[in-house]
Amino acid sequence: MISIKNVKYSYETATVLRDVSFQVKKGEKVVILGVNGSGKSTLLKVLNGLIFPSEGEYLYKGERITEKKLKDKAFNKKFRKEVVLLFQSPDSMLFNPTVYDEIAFGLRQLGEDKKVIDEKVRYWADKIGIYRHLDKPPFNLSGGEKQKVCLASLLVLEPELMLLDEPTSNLDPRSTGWFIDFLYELDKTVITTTHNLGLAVEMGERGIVLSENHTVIYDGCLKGFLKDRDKLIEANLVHIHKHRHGKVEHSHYHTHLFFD
Ligand SMILES: Nc1ncnc2c1ncn2[C@@H]1O[C@H](COP(=O)(O)OP(=O)(O)OP(=O)(O)O)[C@@H](O)[C@H]1O
Repeated sequence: MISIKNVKYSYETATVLRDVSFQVKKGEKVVILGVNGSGKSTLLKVLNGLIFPSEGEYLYKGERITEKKLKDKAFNKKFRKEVVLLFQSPDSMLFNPTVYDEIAFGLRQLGEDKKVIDEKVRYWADKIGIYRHLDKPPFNLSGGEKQKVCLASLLVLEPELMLLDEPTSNLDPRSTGWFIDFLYELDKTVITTTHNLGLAVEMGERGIVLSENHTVIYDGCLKGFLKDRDKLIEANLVHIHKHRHGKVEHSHYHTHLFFD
């Protein structure tokens, strides 16, 4: 479904993706891991066709995604319906007067029939557990509720590829558990970013790990990565902790198994 070949991306001041290559098959659930600033969000923006590689290429279903290609109205409409991105911060996605309008927005843009829109909005609001908020302004909701509204506004499009940027960062433990179960049952291709090793294994079997140098240093079974001390150190996803046992002080590596 996706093929990324030798992709480089640079902002004005720095290169944040270097020689990134991988493929994703339809139906796979892939987790992109890396410390803050390693380039995870940038990679998702490339996959969503919001920014374009300065070198290398990105193919979606065999089509090269370029600025020019996305200017083709028919292709743009198909691509925007099939490939959706959940932003890290829900506030940057919410701008409609009510939750209902927020969820309906994408379908209205696509020119769907009013009755179909109403059925789909109510179905997804119910499934995601935000039905009671439909008439409220999104900015009055909590961070986790906002995140769920964003999720519903993407799911209503019935996309094929979901790109989720730190989807649990605003969720409490109960909602995080709900999200993990939801993701497990979701019959779609999903690429999720996180720097949380504990949650990563719950969100997919395959991990692609970005180093601080913005290159892919691991692509494979996530459980295998978590057992690979050298790779964990290279990715900076472990830290050295000092301990005192009586009068003896020693230090060793710990993984960052913090929960959001
Ligand atoms: N619009 C921008 N202009 C310039 N630099 C940017 C821009 N967006 C991101 N960067 C820089 O690119 C690097 C990678 O950012 P990115 O957001 O992709 O990392 P990340 O791995 O998602 O980080 P985090 O875990 O903190 O979300 C960072 O150093 C960041 O400061």
